[in-house]
Amino acid sequence: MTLLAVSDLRASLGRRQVLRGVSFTVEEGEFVGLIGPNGAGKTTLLRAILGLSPSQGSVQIGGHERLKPREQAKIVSYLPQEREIAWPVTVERVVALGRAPHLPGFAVPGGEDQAAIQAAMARMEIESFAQRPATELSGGEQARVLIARALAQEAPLLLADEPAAGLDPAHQIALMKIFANLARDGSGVVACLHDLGLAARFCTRLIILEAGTIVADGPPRAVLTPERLRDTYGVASFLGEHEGGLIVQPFDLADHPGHGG
Ligand SMILES: Nc1ncnc2c1ncn2[C@@H]1O[C@H](COP(=O)(O)OP(=O)(O)OP(=O)(O)O)[C@@H](O)[C@H]1O
Repeated sequence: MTLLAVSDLRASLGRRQVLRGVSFTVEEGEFVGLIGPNGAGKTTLLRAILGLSPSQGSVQIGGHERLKPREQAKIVSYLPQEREIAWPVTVERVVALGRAPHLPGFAVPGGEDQAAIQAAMARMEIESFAQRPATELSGGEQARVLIARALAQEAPLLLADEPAAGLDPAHQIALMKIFANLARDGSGVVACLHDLGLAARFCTRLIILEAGTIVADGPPRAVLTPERLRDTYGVASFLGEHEGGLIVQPFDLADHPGHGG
């Protein structure tokens, strides 16, 4: 089933045209890495899809063109780029906010909600600080709390803006595996990523956005070529294999002109 269909999406911020006719779909089972240089429009694209940023064109989420916020939040969860938690409430209460779309009015979370909250905290390995004030955690720990909140929402589509930023390597890998497993279980995941190594190993598909336009869309091995990485980022790159997985390491093109495609 198509979870997301974006067609000819255009957006301007100030006088700058940031999205120039972006079209793609996301099916159940896909883990899409949205990559591209700083300022390419990745955050704007996620925000425009969610209706948080003005845009023209068409967006269908779960087959619906325009949904009320609560209904939209049952289908799509969003992990924004900003990770700082400003409220001095416990970690568990922050994660519980992910259940809000499922709770009518002022209803208190029921058994199903509690199960989702506990499962999300277990997945992000934050149970040991469930009762600590979220403001007293490190940046990476706060990031894991906010990812747990998004997971607790149990929406079939997850849009995550640089979810691995601020996480140590073990937690980055664990996070990518969680997203890959969500997709394997039938969800759709779209994540803005700057780490090409993680994108290559875990995503089922990569989309490169460059100056508001999609310049490549396909399986990681088709998209991550030395030529493409040179043109997109101006870097040389080493592409290798390890245990059947793709390894990508960018280099300064001036130092390694032979690896520039
Ligand atoms: N409020 C704003 N007003 C004007 N221009 C903006 C505004 N917000 C972002 N932009 C511009 O829009 C462009 C796209 O920004 P966006 O944050 O979507 O890029 P990005 O691909 O997510 O970048 P990064 O990888 O650095 O997070 C940039 O050139 C940015 O300077």
